[in-house]
Amino acid sequence: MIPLIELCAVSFGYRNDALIIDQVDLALHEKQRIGLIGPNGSGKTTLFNLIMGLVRPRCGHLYFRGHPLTKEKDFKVLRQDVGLLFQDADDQLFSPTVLEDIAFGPLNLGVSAEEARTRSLRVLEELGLRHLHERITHQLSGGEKKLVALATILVMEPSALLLDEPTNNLDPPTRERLIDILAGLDLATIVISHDYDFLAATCRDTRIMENGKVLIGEPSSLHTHYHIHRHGSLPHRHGDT
Ligand SMILES: Nc1ncnc2c1ncn2[C@@H]1O[C@H](COP(=O)(O)OP(=O)(O)OP(=O)(O)O)[C@@H](O)[C@H]1O
Repeated sequence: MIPLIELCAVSFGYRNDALIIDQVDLALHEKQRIGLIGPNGSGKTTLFNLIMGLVRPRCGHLYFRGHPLTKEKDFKVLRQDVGLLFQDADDQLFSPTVLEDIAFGPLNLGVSAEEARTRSLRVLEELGLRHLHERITHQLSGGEKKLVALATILVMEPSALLLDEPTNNLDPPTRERLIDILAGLDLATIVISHDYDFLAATCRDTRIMENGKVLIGEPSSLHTHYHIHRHGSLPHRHGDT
């Protein structure tokens, strides 16, 4: 089956700097959910930026539904169908109210104001956020912003999601709600997270990003935790020193 998104031997480095992404192969199939974990600065967000066409590879090839992604117009097609949840929700939200923020995407596609409102309220309802629809966006809490940012993506009915640190700013009950929300979505998804337990709860495939490479993870033995021993905040296996 042709993957939804495919990277073949993709390499990237900023300007003349060393490679951050080094000959990476990665395929995301319909309905597949991949978790991506790795140290700070290992290139996880950069990988999303490459997929979205926000930066271009030094070499290698990207494909969307089997079509090569080379020109801006190719990435425009991808961006209409792939939703990127930014690490910082403030980068995603710019309208005065929550409802306006969510309706912005559909309105931009030419949907009528009434239909955009109906769709936006439906997504808010599905995410349990209906009560926020008249709120001033920039006054929301960090966790509320994160879920509203997710709503701005889901209202576009994408085929795939790229979620960059979706549990940042979420308290435990909201994090649990996000796990339930993702379980209810049948979408191809790549989730970047340092929260291994979240990845284990939401993704069957886990990959580790390290030294510019994307390696296959071993979800059963790999995990993170803090303040216990010196590998605590990095993915590791017990048996490591
Ligand atoms: N615009 C830029 N110009 C130069 N270097 C950059 C730029 N953006 C990111 N970098 C560098 O690229 C490397 C990879 O950054 P990236 O944000 O992809 O890492 P990450 O794995 O997502 O990190 P984190 O877990 O901290 O979010 C880092 O060393 C970062 O400083």
